[in-house]
Amino acid sequence: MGKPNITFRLYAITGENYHPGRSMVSVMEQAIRGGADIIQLRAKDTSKRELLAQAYALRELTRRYDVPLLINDHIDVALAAEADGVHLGQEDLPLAEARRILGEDRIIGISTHNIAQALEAQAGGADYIGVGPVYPTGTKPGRQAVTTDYVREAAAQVRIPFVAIGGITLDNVDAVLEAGATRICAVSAIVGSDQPAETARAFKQRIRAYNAHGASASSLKQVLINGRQEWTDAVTIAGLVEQYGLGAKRIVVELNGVILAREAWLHTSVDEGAKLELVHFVGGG
Ligand SMILES: Cc1ncc(COP(=O)(O)OP(=O)(O)O)c(N)n1
Ligand SMILES: Cc1nc(C(=O)O)sc1CCOP(=O)(O)O
Ligand SMILES: [Mg+2]
Repeated sequence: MGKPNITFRLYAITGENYHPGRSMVSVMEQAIRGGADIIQLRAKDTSKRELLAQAYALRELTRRYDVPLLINDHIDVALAAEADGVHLGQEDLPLAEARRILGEDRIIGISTHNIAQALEAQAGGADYIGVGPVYPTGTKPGRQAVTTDYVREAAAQVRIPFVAIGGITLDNVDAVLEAGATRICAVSAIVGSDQPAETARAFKQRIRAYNAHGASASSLKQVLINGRQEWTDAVTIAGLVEQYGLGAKRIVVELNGVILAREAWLHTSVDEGAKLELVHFVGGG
């Protein structure tokens, strides 16, 4: 099977209380369409039966969009629903036990609230860690904020992917990115938004702007890649293929409906609104 790709940037977590009258699947679909590239099912007051039903529904959705699905807290539900992994906190099942049950092919994320916990999770083989709560948040009331100081520490010392979480909104995300986060996670700001896709898109744009090392937001272009809206600062098709880690792979690039010869990638610009299909051939032959 092999571990799913976890090169995520925007992590959206479910929070049904934040969108009364709208279905979880439709809200999460909008988040994905806006650019959320990993999803977590988190429902603290739901029966296990109901959680499993939700996991099946999100499993179908995330497979359709080729986005990893993680289950908060419940390893058994993750296994039953064939999710890509779990997220565990400091009071959940320990990482070593979880790894023994889940094996190497599933993702395990661990919440951390200080650098000692972060380094312990890293040494224990976590695939990523959560760093938070950066700001006070109604989603986890009563938890003391770790502030952007801990984000700065994590950026300096942690060598596995870390995602900043907790009270992050479009109004404060720049400070979190400035502190060194390259991945952002949100519940209320995305699923509580009237327009989850637009909000996710705006988060993704800010993340990409900071990740592009010196690229200003104005150098970003919005393009459609395999049916998904993405932001890129790539100048050429060759650069864009590299950005997606596909440079060495056997792929075909279709640009605005026309197949582009590999020799032309270096000389073809990526323009705002470009429609791309990146088709990756798997297997030998
Ligand atoms: C990405 C991410 N980070 C942190 C958490 C919090 O996990 P935990 O501390 O176990 O708290 P609960 O979510 O279980 O209330 C998370 N779920 N996801
Ligand atoms: C679930 C969770 N875990 C946190 C941690 O720091 O471990 S903060 C948090 C809540 C995130 O929700 P919102 O984006 O609505 O603040
Ligand atoms: Mg937990």
